[in-house]
Amino acid sequence: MTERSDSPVIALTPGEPAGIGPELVARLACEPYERPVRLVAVADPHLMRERARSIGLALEVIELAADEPVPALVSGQLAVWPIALREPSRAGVLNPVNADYVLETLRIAAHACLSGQAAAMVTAPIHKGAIIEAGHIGFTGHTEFLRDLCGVEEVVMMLATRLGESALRVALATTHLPLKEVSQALTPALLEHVLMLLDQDLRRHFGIDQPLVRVCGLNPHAGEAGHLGREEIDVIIPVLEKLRRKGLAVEGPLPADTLFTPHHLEGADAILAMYHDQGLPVLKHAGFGRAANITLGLPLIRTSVDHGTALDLAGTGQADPGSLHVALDMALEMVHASPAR
Ligand SMILES: NC(=O)C1=CN([C@@H]2O[C@H](COP(=O)(O)OP(=O)(O)OC[C@H]3O[C@@H](n4cnc5c(N)ncnc54)[C@H](O)[C@@H]3O)[C@@H](O)[C@H]2O)C=CC1
Ligand SMILES: NCC(=O)COP(=O)(O)O
Repeated sequence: MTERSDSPVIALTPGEPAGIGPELVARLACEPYERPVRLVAVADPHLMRERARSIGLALEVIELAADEPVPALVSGQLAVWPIALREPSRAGVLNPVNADYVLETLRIAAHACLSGQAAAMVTAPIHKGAIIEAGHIGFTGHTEFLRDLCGVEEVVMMLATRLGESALRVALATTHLPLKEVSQALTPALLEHVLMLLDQDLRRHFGIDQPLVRVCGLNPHAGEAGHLGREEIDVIIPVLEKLRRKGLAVEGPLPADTLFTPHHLEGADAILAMYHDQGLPVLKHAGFGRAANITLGLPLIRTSVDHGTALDLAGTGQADPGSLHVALDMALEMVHASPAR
């Protein structure tokens, strides 16, 4: 890890304590990383030491006071803003009692970004089910949690990976909701908002001057002229026409089954999928373990891994840290591309 006292501070949240997040964060701190950065994990220091030890890492955890500057450290050291687990955690065994700990780490990291103490936050996976079982009914993920914490109306989930020489970016019009609710959720207002945010943040955080976004239809063959569904005619086409009049480069709706072929991807800065499992299987097929999840529309920079808590691998040392590296790379690129606040 290359750290300099003037390098950006990145707040890391290890996520679900029973999952692979804590050990991946420990590995990140111990593996060589060339870009200048100062990492600080928002976590239980005992958990971080114990998970590092369990996978054979000699990690030195340095506990910081809340107002103490994040120091420049070397490989094998990790600065931590300490938060206590509610109960000790065993790798692979969920305990909903620790859900409030998980949410507290997210709040602290987000507030550090909002106050300028950190330049960005990078999140390891949380377990949505455990958080809901703890009583946070309706909890659907970091994306919506950070939307509410930051008081913004809408955010956009986008995952990105490398595809040969170019980037494959897949954004979602809807995120974590049952499939049968997707059609109703896809209102003209939502779609317009999502496309405006996507356009805005591709410019703001990725330095793309005139982003070209290709938009999937919802139905097979993009509705087959209304014979296989009307959402294209009633919602998607009118919104795209309106946005083109405003100067946005948006194309579609295109049949989703062929939109992800090389010919159709060429030249597109992002693809907008209508729902989670229309876009993400393609992205993960192309780059699982080498992709990052980015929340657009927030007043802070947040990236995350492309995978979940992998309870089956927790504590084994076999989880692939690749996506966490990509999420960190992506956060730093966004910090450098973004206008100073
Ligand atoms: N950013 C986040 O907070 C995310 C959280 N989740 C949550 O994770 C929980 C479990 O979700 P699942 O659908 O089971 O997905 P999962 O990604 O945890 O596991 C799916 C499969 O991929 C493997 N896998 C996952 N990460 C891996 C890694 N780094 N290296 C090697 N293999 C890996 C697992 O062993 C498993 O076989 C759910 O509660 C879900 O909501 C899922 C995706 C993202
Ligand atoms: N499939 C992506 C995912 O579940 C991540 O959600 P979030 O916790 O980043 O909102």
